[in-house]
Order: sequence, then structure tokens, then C-alpha cells
Amino acid sequence: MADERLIAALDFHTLEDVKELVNTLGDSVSYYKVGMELFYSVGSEVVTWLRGEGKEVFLDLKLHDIPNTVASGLCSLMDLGASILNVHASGGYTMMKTAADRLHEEAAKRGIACPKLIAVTVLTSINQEDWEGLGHELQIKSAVVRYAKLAKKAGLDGVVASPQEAALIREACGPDFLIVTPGVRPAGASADDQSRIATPAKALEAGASHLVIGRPIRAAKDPKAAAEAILKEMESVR
Ligand SMILES: O=C(O)c1cc(=O)[nH]c(=O)n1[C@@H]1O[C@H](COP(=O)(O)O)[C@@H](O)[C@H]1O
Repeated sequence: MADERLIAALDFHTLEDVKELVNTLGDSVSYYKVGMELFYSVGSEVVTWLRGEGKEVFLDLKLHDIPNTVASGLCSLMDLGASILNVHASGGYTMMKTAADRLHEEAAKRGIACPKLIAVTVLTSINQEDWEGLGHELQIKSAVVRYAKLAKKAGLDGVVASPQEAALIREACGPDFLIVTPGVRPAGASADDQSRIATPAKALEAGASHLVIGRPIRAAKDPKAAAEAILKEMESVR
């Protein structure tokens, strides 16, 4: 049966591919991530279709702009029925606070449930060399915890981070904070373009609330068997 902690990433560009994978996975997966490739190609129809199938949606568009633009953009997305929306923490405290405040005000005005809002800390593809190339002096881990604390102070519900920082974030931000970790790879699987990775069990043990997993399921010869093996590994950590 499905485990709501697993979010399968639908990095496709057609609705047909989405339908094929979702139908193949059936009841094993109840939570899906729609990212920029899919949303830019298919639009909101894919979220409507997934909701119609009874699936939960993390709409991962990683908004990053000035406070008013981000807040207004989120308000345009909030009616679609996604459970989670996200912004980049590097947009700063004022942007995150404006976004969270406006989202809550709008949800109350429209009488709808407010989607959770989370902040991307440091992308899981970034390694220490990329990071230093950007001129940052803090270690990635310290920067991620700093961004997570800022996101919490701004009223966000959680963050996206790598599993390698999950334990530090859990300690700094408490038990209810969402920690959504991409960069999850079953033992022996290719890292692809991810840099800061861990296995599903290690990510959960470190305190992740949700695992975002794309290619290890989507690109597997047998996606259902791949998802079920991951779910079995997740079951061992409750
Ligand atoms: O926000 C995200 O979901 C995200 C943030 C991040 O730091 N790293 C990251 O990989 N992601 C997304 O998580 C998914 C990971 O996919 P796989 O690497 O195929 O498992 C992709 O859809 C990414 O866009």
C-alpha cells in the first residue's frame, strides 16, 4: 500500500507518459511531484488529472523573484489543489514572509485549505566546489540550516534539502517541520546529476518527512517493482 512519505517525481513532458506511469504504479504511490518540465509542457491540466485520480500533488515550480511577484504567483497557483508549493529560500526572508502571509490571507478569503509552502535551501545537485564557485564561505550544511531557520521564522511549513542535512534541520526546526528530500538513491543506483545523496532508509532515519524520488522509479525497467522495493526499505523506518 502507499506510503505518503514517498513522492514520485513526474519529470515527463506529456500527459500520456504521466498517465502510463501513474496507472502502472497504481495504489503503490499516492503522492506525485509535478515540476517545471511537466507544468511548462502540459500546464494545470496535469494537476487536475492527478487530483481526479485521488493523488496528492507537490507542485514544484521553485518560485524565485521579488516578494510581490512570488506572492502573486503563488496565489495564482493555489486553486489548483496541490498540497505543497515551493519557493527558493535564497529569495530571502522578506520574500518568504510575504509569500506565506499572502497565501494564508488568500486561502482564508477564498475559503479553501491553504497549501503547505516550503523553501528550497541548497539544490541537491550542488557540491562544495560549485558552492564555493558562487562565492559562499559557509559550508553547505551550515547554509542549509540557516535557510531552514529563516524559512521557519518567515512562517513556512518546511524545506527541501538533501538527506545529508536532514538531521541538522530536524534538530534546529523541530518535529513538525516538513523536510522534503530529493537526492535519494537506493544502494548501488546511479547518482545521475545529484551530488548530496543518501538511501531511502538513511534519509528517513535522518529525519526526512518526505522523499522525492524520480529516475530510480521512472527510469527503472519495472517501475512498480522499483517503487515497491523502495517502499519496503521505507517500512523499516517508522
Ligand atoms: O525541489 C525539488 O523537488 C528538488 C530540489 C533539489 O534540491 N533537488 C532536486 O532534485 N529536486 C527535484 O527532485 C527530483 C529528483 O529527481 P531524481 O534525481 O530523478 O530522483 C527532480 O524532479 C528535481 O527537480
